[in-house]
Amino acid sequence: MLELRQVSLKFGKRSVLDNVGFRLQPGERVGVLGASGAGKSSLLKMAAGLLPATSGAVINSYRHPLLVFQEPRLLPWRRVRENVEIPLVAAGSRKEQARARADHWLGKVGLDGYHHAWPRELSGGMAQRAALARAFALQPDLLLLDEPFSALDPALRADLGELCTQCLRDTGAAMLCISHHPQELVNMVDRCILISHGRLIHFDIDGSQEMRASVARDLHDILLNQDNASE
Ligand SMILES: Nc1ncnc2c1ncn2[C@@H]1O[C@H](COP(=O)(O)OP(=O)(O)OP(=O)(O)O)[C@@H](O)[C@H]1O
Repeated sequence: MLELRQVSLKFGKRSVLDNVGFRLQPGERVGVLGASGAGKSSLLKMAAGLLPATSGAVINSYRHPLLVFQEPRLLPWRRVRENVEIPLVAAGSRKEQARARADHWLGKVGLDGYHHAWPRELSGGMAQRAALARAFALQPDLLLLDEPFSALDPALRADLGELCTQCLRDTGAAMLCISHHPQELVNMVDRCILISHGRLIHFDIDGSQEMRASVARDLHDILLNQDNASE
């Protein structure tokens, strides 16, 4: 479990998080929203153990947290399969085991037939699929996604969101995902948190389509007003 207890985060005089509490249970999927500069990436970095809180406690019992970024960050000089294999070998897997796991995950994300392709030969959506295969092959118990599909068009974002949710269900990993797109995010998660003026506002989602649509509308309106107010 990940737990933030009375956590505050400051950069100099700038207060980003103000005495917030939060829990992420095993297998839970939580969306993170907020205006630009609200503190979303900072929250993810704290969850990854990359950023200490200024005060309060961050208790993290996940053993394999993994960050996935907006850009796929594939090695351009390595073929797609090697991009998935190399981190596995680096993490201690034997070569044959790494190859088998890479092939399994490339198949899962719909990249059968692209094992020998170079990253430059993939579309943006395919490259992000390869990045997901690389991430899931590493067997994270906590996946931290920082706007992973933002560079893609809406249809691809929805496709990849669905694929990612399916992989999370299959593996049982928990997820914290930042997005600027409430509609797609609510379809991927069990609940959302909105960071606003240093506080966390919690939005539960009971799973029904109506509830998801209504939470997405509320979040969309709040974010729009916050963006307008900061202009
Ligand atoms: N290392 C740092 N040093 C100083 N200030 C920082 C640092 N990291 C983040 N900040 C500041 O903290 C605030 C929150 O940043 P953060 O990147 O977490 O926001 P965000 O919600 O992810 O924004 P965006 O949606 O624009 O990516 C911003 O005002 C940012 O300038």
